[in-house]
Amino acid sequence: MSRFSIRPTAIQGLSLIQHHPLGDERGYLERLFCTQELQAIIGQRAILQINHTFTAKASTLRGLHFQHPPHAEMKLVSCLRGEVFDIAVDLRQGSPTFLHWHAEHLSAYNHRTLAIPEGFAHGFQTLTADCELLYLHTAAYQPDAEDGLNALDPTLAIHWPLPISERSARDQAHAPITAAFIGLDAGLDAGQNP
Ligand SMILES: Cc1cn([C@H]2C[C@H](O)[C@@H](COP(=O)(O)OP(=O)(O)O[C@H]3O[C@@H](C)C(=O)[C@@H](O)[C@H]3O)O2)c(=O)[nH]c1=O
Repeated sequence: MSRFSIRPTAIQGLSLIQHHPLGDERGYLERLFCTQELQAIIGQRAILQINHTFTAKASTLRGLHFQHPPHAEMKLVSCLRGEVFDIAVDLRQGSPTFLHWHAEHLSAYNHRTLAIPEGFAHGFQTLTADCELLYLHTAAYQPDAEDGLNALDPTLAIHWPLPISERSARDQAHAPITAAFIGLDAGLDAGQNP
């Protein structure tokens, strides 16, 4: 039996993974990642880093973050505790959905993972207190390649579900997108690490 269903979104290359935990009277076992069963999404990429974040307060916003090529990465984002409004913004040069965004509710109960390919920015707002996110990354963290968009940028016009409480100084400092921004040369077919 497949432990996953893969659901495409309206943005090409951006997918939602629905996990199918195996439950019994004790609780459940959930496969969080599987190279073989997620082949259609992962391709030849490898998971190179795993991060875990804890966010204490509801309404906190983190993002929107990405790494510039050649350090662009796929991120698989899951929520293991609490609930978040999770969002990916298409920054791929030449994409028909350039600067479009897609959001999903990820929670400890809905067993979903947003699979965000190279060339997207990612962020989230916590909808509950005490949220824990798990990130699988296909590239290592490269502080020099790291960048961000302002989550309140009027060009993106993201409908954040709650008034924003906490946000890092770095996230607040990102300048709005200008007409000069043509996007990231991350490849519409997604770069795949060997
Ligand atoms: C992402 C990252 C950060 N750090 C450091 C930098 C900093 O000192 C501290 C906290 O980093 P940040 O403030 O960037 O944490 P945060 O705002 O939670 O960053 C995260 O935001 C979400 C939206 C994402 O998509 C993630 O990939 C990541 O960028 O951790 C690492 O050492 N390794 C890493 O992989």
